[in-house]
Amino acid sequence: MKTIDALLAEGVNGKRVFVRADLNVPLADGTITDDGRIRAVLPTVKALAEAGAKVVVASHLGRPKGAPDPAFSLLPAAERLGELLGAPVAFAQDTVGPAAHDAVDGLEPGQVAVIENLRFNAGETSKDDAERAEFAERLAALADVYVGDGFGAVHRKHASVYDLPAKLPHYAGYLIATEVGVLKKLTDDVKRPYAVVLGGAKVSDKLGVIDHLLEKADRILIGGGMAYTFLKAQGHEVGISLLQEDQIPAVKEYMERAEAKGVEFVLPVDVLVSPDFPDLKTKAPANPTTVAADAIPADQEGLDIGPETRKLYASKLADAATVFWNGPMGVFEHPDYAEGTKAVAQALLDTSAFTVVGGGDSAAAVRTLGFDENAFGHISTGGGASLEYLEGKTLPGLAALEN
Ligand SMILES: Nc1ncnc2c1ncn2[C@@H]1O[C@H](COP(=O)(O)OP(=O)(O)O)[C@@H](O)[C@H]1O
Ligand SMILES: O=C(OP(=O)(O)O)[C@H](O)COP(=O)(O)O
Repeated sequence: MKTIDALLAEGVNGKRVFVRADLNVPLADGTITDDGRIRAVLPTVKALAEAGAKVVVASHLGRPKGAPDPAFSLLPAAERLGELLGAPVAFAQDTVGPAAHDAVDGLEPGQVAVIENLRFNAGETSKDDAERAEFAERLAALADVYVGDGFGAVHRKHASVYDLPAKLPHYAGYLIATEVGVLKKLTDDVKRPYAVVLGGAKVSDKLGVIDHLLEKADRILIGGGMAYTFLKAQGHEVGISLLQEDQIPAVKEYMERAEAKGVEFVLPVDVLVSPDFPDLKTKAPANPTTVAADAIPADQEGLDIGPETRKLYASKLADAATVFWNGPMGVFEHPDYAEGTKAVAQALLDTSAFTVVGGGDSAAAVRTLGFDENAFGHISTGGGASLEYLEGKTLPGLAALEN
């Protein structure tokens, strides 16, 4: 994989360089609540700008449905990028249309433009190779060189991640190089006991990784929205909690295999429930109830792990030598459901283990809940991406940079 250092050595002065970043930052009411993913791509953007490139930054944000949707505009991220760079950043209100071309044509060497959310175009995420290729062709018209630095999205076979690099000279940015360097340590020679904590809300995306973890990890702790599919598979009712019904047979099989292999599966013993999802805007008190994990009322939803589970999980992490954690333990964005995530973060800090926290929201949680990000071994900008990397899967966005 050629890195940006090779590109800088070749010279980029006056060249249009397309940087595929992951600026998929958490927003509340249009305001960025954690800018970690923007800061993570700064070294690449700065180095290119300082070398005189015309830098075109592109990213997705959220999951719009292949058409423009103001709720998912990248404008707030572009503005924050400008603040962090200390220089104005042009923003194009479309992705491959006249506004994008005007913005790029207007760049002087050393200047930066951000184009609108890539997922406003159906071609970006299409499963149809020709449709993706066509969109990639239109993106290619905006640049002379491609730099892949959106680590959080390298597991997606999307036009800007997979198809575009094949059309331009391509290089890996600093973030991708760093992420791969650290995660490699967890695939080569992992120190044991190796504990993995999984939570979050992208349950269908992430359940599959357990298949692989059963071969690797000594202990798997399940929390967040993922826990309820496990509890249901154990025969408990989960009320209106997040549930991946079609995965129940697979989850049962995981639990059986874990037992046979001596891998410890740790599930919540108590949870915080409420009939209502909390108001993340007003943060009005949610008044949750603590119930045993096998006694979730039919009309209620599990929104965090409970106090006994917090203690249990801390004890299961205390003697670990390696911990990988992806996915918050609850709806940490609301203070009434943040204690589970806080307890796991604290448990990681209390061990002498090598700790890796992965995922946009997990990383944001650690920072917004007041933990020092430098106290963890590594904070990865990718959740799904780091999990799939650890699985040993070929990641489309990395393969494209290697070819
Ligand atoms: N029990 C739960 N029910 C619903 N959502 C949850 C629950 N626990 C955690 N979440 C949500 O999961 C989201 C993060 O999930 P995910 O995107 O999978 O993590 P990451 O970005 O770290 O990979 C957070 O917004 C959080 O509110
Ligand atoms: O937030 C992301 O992934 P993550 O939640 O697994 O860290 C990435 O930006 C990828 O987004 P996607 O899962 O909508 O493709």
